Amino acid sequence: MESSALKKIIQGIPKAELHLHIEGSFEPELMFKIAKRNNITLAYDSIASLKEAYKFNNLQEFLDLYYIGAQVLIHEQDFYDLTWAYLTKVHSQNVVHVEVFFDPQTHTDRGISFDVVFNGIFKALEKAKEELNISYQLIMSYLRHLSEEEAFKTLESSLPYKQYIHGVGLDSSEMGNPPSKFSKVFKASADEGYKLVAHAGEEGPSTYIWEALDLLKVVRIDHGNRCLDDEALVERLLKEKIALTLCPLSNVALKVIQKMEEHPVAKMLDKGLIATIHSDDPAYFGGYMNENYYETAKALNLNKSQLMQLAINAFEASWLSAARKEEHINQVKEYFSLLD
Ligand SMILES: Nc1ncnc2[nH]cnc12
Ligand SMILES: [Zn+2]
Repeated sequence: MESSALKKIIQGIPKAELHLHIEGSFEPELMFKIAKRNNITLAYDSIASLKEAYKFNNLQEFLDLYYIGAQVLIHEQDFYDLTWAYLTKVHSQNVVHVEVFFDPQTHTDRGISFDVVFNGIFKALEKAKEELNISYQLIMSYLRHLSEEEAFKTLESSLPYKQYIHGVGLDSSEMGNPPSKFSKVFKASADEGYKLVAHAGEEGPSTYIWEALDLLKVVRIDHGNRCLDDEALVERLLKEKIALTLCPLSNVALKVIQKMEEHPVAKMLDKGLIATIHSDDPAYFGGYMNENYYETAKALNLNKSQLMQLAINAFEASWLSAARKEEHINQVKEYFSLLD
């Protein structure tokens, strides 16, 4: 398919984003603006030199910069501006539902209170619901390089807001921090009514995906690229209809795969897995939802029916009500039926 035709099709698809770290949507321009008003001097003297640093060999190299960038966020207004910038951007890409991660510990560990972080993000999400017609769910992620005890403290801090936080996740440095390290806090989170997801099998092995399912009891796997290494695991994911929230541009940027042509998403769709596409940390990895769809479709030569399946899968895997899922899935089907 010709590039401009493909881009036009992707733009028009009603989309759901289920794997997005709000701190990873912090564009350098906004980072400099907020740093200035908070009297913080960044280690980079220009937006261009900061962007120049966005070259990573692995997840950890990215995380080191991501945590430094997040230090600029101090006030509720900063978290609000960050979230609003993301929401207006994805609105322009016809994203109609988002499930957004935030990392409380990245902020509380440097003295920012949970309520400052939560309120800024929450107010922007509510405004987007009203004004942009974007529905949302909010997911609090535990940082896996920290201890389970610290995750318990975060769970405790979240309780006054639990009616507004829909799920918990697990992110940060995967290797050496297996899901099993967080079994108890995930159980406690489920007892509080949170839905459960976890990053697994991004850099880590397929055994981490098994652990996320068996020990954490997650309902979705974030990334899960490595599942194809293990046939029994694929069977399990199929049987239990566990979706994988894949992030192709992230995978290339972090060298989880060497080039987009090697991305497993097409093979996953062939096997009937609920594979979905998202942006992860769009400000760092070169694109939001449309760019992820486009680069993947181009490299793997995806056809219209595969694109439609990806969009449907995301609504299917979302935490929307059954009625809202059906509504969006019908919109996707109708959109594709009208394409020539
Ligand atoms: N891709 C990713 N993997 C693990 N932790 C993250 N935090 C932000 N982005 C992440
Ligand atoms: Zn992620």
